[in-house]
Amino acid sequence: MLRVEGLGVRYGALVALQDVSWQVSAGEILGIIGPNGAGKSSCYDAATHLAMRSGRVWLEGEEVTAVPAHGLAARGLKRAFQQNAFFAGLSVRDNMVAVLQRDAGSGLLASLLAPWREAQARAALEAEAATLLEEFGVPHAMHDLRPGNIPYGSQRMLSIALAWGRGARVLMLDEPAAGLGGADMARLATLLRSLRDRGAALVVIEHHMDLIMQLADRIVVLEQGRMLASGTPREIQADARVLEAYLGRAA
Ligand SMILES: Nc1ncnc2c1ncn2[C@@H]1O[C@H](COP(=O)(O)OP(=O)(O)OP(=O)(O)O)[C@@H](O)[C@H]1O
Repeated sequence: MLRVEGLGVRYGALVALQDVSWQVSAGEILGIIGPNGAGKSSCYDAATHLAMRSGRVWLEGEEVTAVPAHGLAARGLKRAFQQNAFFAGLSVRDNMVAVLQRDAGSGLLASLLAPWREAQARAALEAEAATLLEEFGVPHAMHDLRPGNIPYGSQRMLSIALAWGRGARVLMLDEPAAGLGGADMARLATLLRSLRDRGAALVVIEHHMDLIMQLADRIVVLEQGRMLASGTPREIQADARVLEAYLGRAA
């Protein structure tokens, strides 16, 4: 589904990422782990073309190395950021409506130009937004509130719903469990599994080892910008280099 080969990122003289290759298939969760500064976010930026990088990228078998970030999103490579990014002045529902409107493209915009259709189109979008929000674990009672006024766990779910929009082929999440307590983390795990089971490919950067070991089908370990190991969670947990370089240090 998504394949990266030989990715490299430099910030001036600093080599943040060097010769990193991995792939993720439909219906699979790939975890990316590594100590602070290992290059995980740089790897995301490189894959989604938000950074100047070397290497090559394929999406659904087609080379997309030269496609800009917004073009990749239009092809279904979506990402949610470490920090929640909302339109703070809009309600939760209107944040979702804005994303659905963007994903609907020109067909819907054209229909909005016909005033007699506008109210109808708006009502349909609001209904779609409400259904999606519920599916992503943001209950109806929160839809009229501003994102900043809903609980943090729900904000994280909202940010995933907004990244997903009308659907993603590949969804990349940067530390989705950051700051979450146990119950919210369990809800997150259930949501991510359900997206995988719908056939999406997920790439998840995560510091919570328990969560990523449970959730991921395969894991890539980065250290100092390089790939230290890759394999199933079981293989990674048994890998002496990983234990020494990362898990051992974190324990
Ligand atoms: N915009 C930037 N300018 C200069 N250096 C950067 C920039 N972004 C990241 N770096 C450096 O690149 C290296 C890799 O950083 P990156 O954020 O990719 O690591 P990370 O594994 O995501 O870290 P963390 O777990 O702390 O988020 C680090 O040494 C970091 O200081």
